[in-house]
Amino acid sequence: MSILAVSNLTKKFGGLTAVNGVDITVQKESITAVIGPNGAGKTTFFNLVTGVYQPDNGNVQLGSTSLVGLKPHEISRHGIARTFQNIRLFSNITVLENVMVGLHNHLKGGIFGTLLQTPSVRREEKRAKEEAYEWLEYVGLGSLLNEEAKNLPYGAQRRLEIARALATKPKLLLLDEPAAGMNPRETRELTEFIHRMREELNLTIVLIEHDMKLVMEISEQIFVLDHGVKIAEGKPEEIRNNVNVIEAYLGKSAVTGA
Ligand SMILES: Nc1ncnc2c1ncn2[C@@H]1O[C@H](COP(=O)(O)OP(=O)(O)OP(=O)(O)O)[C@@H](O)[C@H]1O
Repeated sequence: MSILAVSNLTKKFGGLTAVNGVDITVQKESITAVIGPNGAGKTTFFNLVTGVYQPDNGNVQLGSTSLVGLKPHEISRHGIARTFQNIRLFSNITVLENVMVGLHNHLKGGIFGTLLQTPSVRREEKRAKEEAYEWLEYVGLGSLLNEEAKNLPYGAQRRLEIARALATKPKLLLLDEPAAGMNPRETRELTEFIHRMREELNLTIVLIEHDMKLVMEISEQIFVLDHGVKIAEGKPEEIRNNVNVIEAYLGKSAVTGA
């Protein structure tokens, strides 16, 4: 069963068509990768799915809901969360507060309730704090909750971003280059962690990633973009052996991960 269906998705920036008539279907509780060279349109694709940009054409469907025209916070409420290629944390507040900020969008009291600190808002905040802590434990950062985010090592900052995303209880998690800047050990741990999240949280995960070893190991389905166009889709072994992908774009060593 599919959870995300993107059809004829198109986004232009002036004369450049960054995403060009792309069709992508993501199966529920699968791990899917979107790959492609620099500038292929991968992040723009995420930005279209999450409402950062509106498409010039096409549709993005989450289950039975069309997301076109919705704002990012509305899409977040529908169950999509993401992390960013360049980590986006609030560096001068604590690890716990970073997750709390992510949760605020989902609290019923809203900003006025928070300012007025009504009893129900205080209860909600307390619960949110507990939940934030639970998610930090889940990603292995429970002992660092009072650290300022900027003091965390790189791999931990990426985990914090994931905790913040998970705290919104998504059905679909989009990870933009989660292994970027990680050493081989951190990448291996990340691979295991992505599997764990899918199994334990019944999550659907879509990742953009340049680390082909990780992509080939983890993905059930891979979509390949080049100059905004989808040039291939299939299982890792199909992508590995796809002539278009090998010759026109990735190069043999890149697809084999050698
Ligand atoms: N806001 C924008 N305004 C103008 N051009 C943009 C904008 N965002 C992206 N682009 C352009 O769209 C194209 C696709 O960019 P995008 O960031 O989606 O590629 P990508 O596949 O994610 O690349 P990378 O692997 O380098 O992150 C690029 O040519 C980029 O310069």
